[in-house]
Amino acid sequence: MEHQIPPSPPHVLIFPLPLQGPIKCMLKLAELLCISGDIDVTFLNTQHNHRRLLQYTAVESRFSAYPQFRFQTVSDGLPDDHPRSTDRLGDLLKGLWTVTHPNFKEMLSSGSFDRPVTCVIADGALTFALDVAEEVGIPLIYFETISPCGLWTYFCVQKLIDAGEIPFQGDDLDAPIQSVPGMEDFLRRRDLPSFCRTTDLNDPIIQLAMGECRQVPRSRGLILNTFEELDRPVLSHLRSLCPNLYPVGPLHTHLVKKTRLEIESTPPQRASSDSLWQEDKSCITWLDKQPLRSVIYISIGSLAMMTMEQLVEFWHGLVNSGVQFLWVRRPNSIVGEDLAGQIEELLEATKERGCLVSWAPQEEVLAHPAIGGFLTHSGWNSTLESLMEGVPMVCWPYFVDQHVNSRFVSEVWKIGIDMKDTCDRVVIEKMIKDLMDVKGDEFRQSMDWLSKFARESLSVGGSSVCNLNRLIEDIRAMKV
Ligand SMILES: O=c1ccn([C@@H]2O[C@H](COP(=O)(O)OP(=O)(O)O[C@H]3O[C@H](CO)[C@@H](O)[C@H](O)[C@H]3O)[C@@H](O)[C@H]2O)c(=O)[nH]1
Repeated sequence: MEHQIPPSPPHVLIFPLPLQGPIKCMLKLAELLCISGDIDVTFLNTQHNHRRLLQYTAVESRFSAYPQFRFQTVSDGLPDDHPRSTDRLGDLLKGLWTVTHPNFKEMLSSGSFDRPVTCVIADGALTFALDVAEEVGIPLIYFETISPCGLWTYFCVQKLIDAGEIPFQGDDLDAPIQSVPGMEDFLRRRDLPSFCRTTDLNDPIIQLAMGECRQVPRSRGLILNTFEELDRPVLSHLRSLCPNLYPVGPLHTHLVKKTRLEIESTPPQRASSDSLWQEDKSCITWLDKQPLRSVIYISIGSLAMMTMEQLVEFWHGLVNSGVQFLWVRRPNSIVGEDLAGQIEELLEATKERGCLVSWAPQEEVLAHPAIGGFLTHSGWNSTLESLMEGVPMVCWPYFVDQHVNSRFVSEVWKIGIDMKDTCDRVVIEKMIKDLMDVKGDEFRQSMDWLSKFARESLSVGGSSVCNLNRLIEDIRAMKV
């Protein structure tokens, strides 16, 4: 009698851009794929980030619940003590293209994974991943963890150049933009992705964004961290170029079924932490002592930086507003240390009013009843996390998609105030007071409405769940 060899399960290789936001989203997706039961998953992290994840999170024990899951690492080409800060992002990009790219190619073509890879899910910015996957004949799906509204403006960069709208002629940043379909009524020059402010169209970041837009439509599909009801018009524009979209978000809110072992061995937790920095939980104890909606949370995410002068303006604005604050001052996030003395004086004078940490458990913070507002850099993950917890925002975007996101927050979704291109203590004071005392309720109402749609999209039969199920089915069908 002939023995049938059981078919091997589909095996997805997940390859994030080695940055906090993308890693967090893709780990969540990895977990959801593992839960589907019959898909093997390998998560390809850079060695540097993997070491940090192991150091600061319980990711290893969390994923030990899934026997079909593996971590694998690859070099990012930089020495371990390199700061990998935003002002040195060029080094990271160079390392990715000159070292990670050939290593990835070697890994995929020589079969260095313990099971054959049947599908690659890579970050949209890793443009080389599609060429490699095509060469070795493995289907690839891209995942753009930036906002869909930001991504749509990336897709329109060539159109903006052809229409003469970029590089900007003259210095009026309030001039309206006409070459981004669907955004003609509210988009100004200052709301375009930060790289559009360049006068040199050969700038590596604008070239990277344009390269991304050439590659993404050639892939098998595009995963987005949003839900249909939030981004319907933008998604319909994106579908004209990438017909196979999977809007599966907001990813951080998807329920993960816990195994019994996990439930028994860990106290109930709101969110799984996938931080690349040590979370300082003392801020939660501090928040527990503050009145309802009395605190503004300030964080500029994992990449944005500010100068000492800007920090001083923020501090004065905050203190003058009289609002209690929880401020994340991430290591390596300040440019120029010459005003350090002034900061220490300010700190001393205001320590009764605020709590300062170097990295916070952000999802837990935003869910805390004492939080009444969020002064944010408008990274896409922070925006979704704030929206889902009903926390209105003052937006101070730093770069890439954040300039578009903050415009959508204020003009389209009406859930916050856009403070881009301003860093003046008087304006900061006014915006914080407006957010906390005047407009907060109105913004919270819009957010209630949007987060209700989000929860529906994540329930049985909801759009994000259906899109996730379709993604899982498509991955199963790619089995070789
Ligand atoms: O003290 C902190 C600060 C942040 N976070 C988390 O870090 C993530 C930060 O992500 P995001 O808000 O998207 O900001 P960036 O880290 O700046 O993200 C990059 O990647 C995003 C897409 O993934 C883009 O939208 C951004 O523009 C880009 O800068 C969020 O999940 C936060 O919850 C913490 O846990 N603790």
